[in-house]
Amino acid sequence: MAQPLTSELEATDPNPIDLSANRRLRRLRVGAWQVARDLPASFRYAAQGLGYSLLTQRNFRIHVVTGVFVFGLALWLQLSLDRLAVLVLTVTAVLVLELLNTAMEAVVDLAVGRRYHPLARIAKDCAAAAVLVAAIASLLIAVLLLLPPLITRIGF
Ligand SMILES: Nc1ncnc2c1ncn2[C@@H]1O[C@H](COP(=O)(O)OP(=O)(O)OP(=O)(O)O)[C@@H](O)[C@H]1O
Repeated sequence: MAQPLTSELEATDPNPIDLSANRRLRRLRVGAWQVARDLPASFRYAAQGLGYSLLTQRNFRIHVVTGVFVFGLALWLQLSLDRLAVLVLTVTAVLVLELLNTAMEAVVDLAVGRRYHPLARIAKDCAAAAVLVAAIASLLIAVLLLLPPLITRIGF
């Protein structure tokens, strides 16, 4: 049996998928100043983002140092692999949110510049709050997982 044409499919489907949307979106990306041409270029840009955050964001550096310390302590306490995995996940979540917070700040500054705007304040405050919530949860999880074996190890 012959395959129905796209227009016939769209005519019968009450919620048709816009098959040309992907093509249109790709054309929009041509408007970017530069688009990563290959996988190594994508990694290079990601590394630039990491480097920028490490150099300019004090909070990001604090989270990295804290994460390394927590992971080192967990290894010293010989935590089980699943507990280590939970710690990696929570520390990484904070770092990822800090990176997104930095990206959000840059986009807001790009949009409004040095002008005050209540929506800019809401966007930045909420992005910062997301990092704070994740950091508190991460700290709580680290205490729950590390404190009992630490007490045992130092013999209290
Ligand atoms: N354009 C703006 N309009 C209104 N309020 C703003 C604007 N820019 C910054 N703010 C306010 O100032 C706060 C600090 O903004 P800033 O861009 O310095 O973030 P930051 O201190 O680098 O944040 P973080 O410590 O999370 O990286 C924001 O959370 C927001 O309340």
